Amino acid sequence: MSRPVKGTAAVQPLDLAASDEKTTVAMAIELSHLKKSYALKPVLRNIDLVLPRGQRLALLGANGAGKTTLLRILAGLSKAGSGTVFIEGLDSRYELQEIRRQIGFVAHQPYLYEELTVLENLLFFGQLYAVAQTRERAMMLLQRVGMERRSNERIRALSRGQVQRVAWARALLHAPSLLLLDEPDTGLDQNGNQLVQALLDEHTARGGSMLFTTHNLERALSWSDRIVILAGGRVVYQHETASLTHEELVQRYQEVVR
Ligand SMILES: Nc1ncnc2c1ncn2[C@@H]1O[C@H](COP(=O)(O)OP(=O)(O)OP(=O)(O)O)[C@@H](O)[C@H]1O
Repeated sequence: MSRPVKGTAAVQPLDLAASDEKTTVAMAIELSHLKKSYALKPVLRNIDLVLPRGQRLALLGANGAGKTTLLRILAGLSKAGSGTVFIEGLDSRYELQEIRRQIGFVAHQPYLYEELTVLENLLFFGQLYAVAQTRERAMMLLQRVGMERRSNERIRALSRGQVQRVAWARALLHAPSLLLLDEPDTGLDQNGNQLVQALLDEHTARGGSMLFTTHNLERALSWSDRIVILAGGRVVYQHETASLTHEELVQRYQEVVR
């Protein structure tokens, strides 16, 4: 199969001769006409969405709006029904393996093996992503998330919050450029929340991008550059965070989410 021409997510050289043409911004995510149904029931209906590199996007919406479905498609864990998905300029139809190397996913499910120890899990994922000096990097990240003393314990012996911390270490192991976070603010204690905040600050300081879901409107405002609301599987609202007050967001949310 011939490799298709990449979408506009690819970095375009600046062509001064064609300066009146639209300049293409490098995109971490570029979705076009994305649709997804489960057993004929439409869950995502014609989603168009872009996330420029280095930016943070908060995805809001009521229970069942389609947020997790969208994240799973972006992470390459579920297939789009139709439409196109480009991650870092890579086409999900043809370059899924490369896309997975770009993404760190923290979800409700930890994607860890219960019967393996904390360290064994990280070494396994490190091998999968061909991470250099995996053991050193794994131990460094376990220390970062406060789990280095539990490195030889099996996942099934850990509390939910501890598992979540290991899931963060797993998601960051291969230094992904794009973080996809499904309700990252649930299940963590006060220290855990501060840790997540610090990890996200470090990620964005390195130029990384992120898309996260939350039901907490204040968290959406404080963590994002742009806010998108999904309802009935459609993007019904989007706005730059900097020019949005909490009151305005609450009002818009109530208007578009029923
Ligand atoms: N594997 C599946 N099979 C069938 N239907 C599914 C499946 N996964 C999700 N759905 C349906 O798709 C719709 C969207 O679900 P999704 O989990 O994406 O919503 P969400 O916005 O993440 O909700 P929440 O805020 O509750 O996490 C729901 O109606 C759900 O029942």
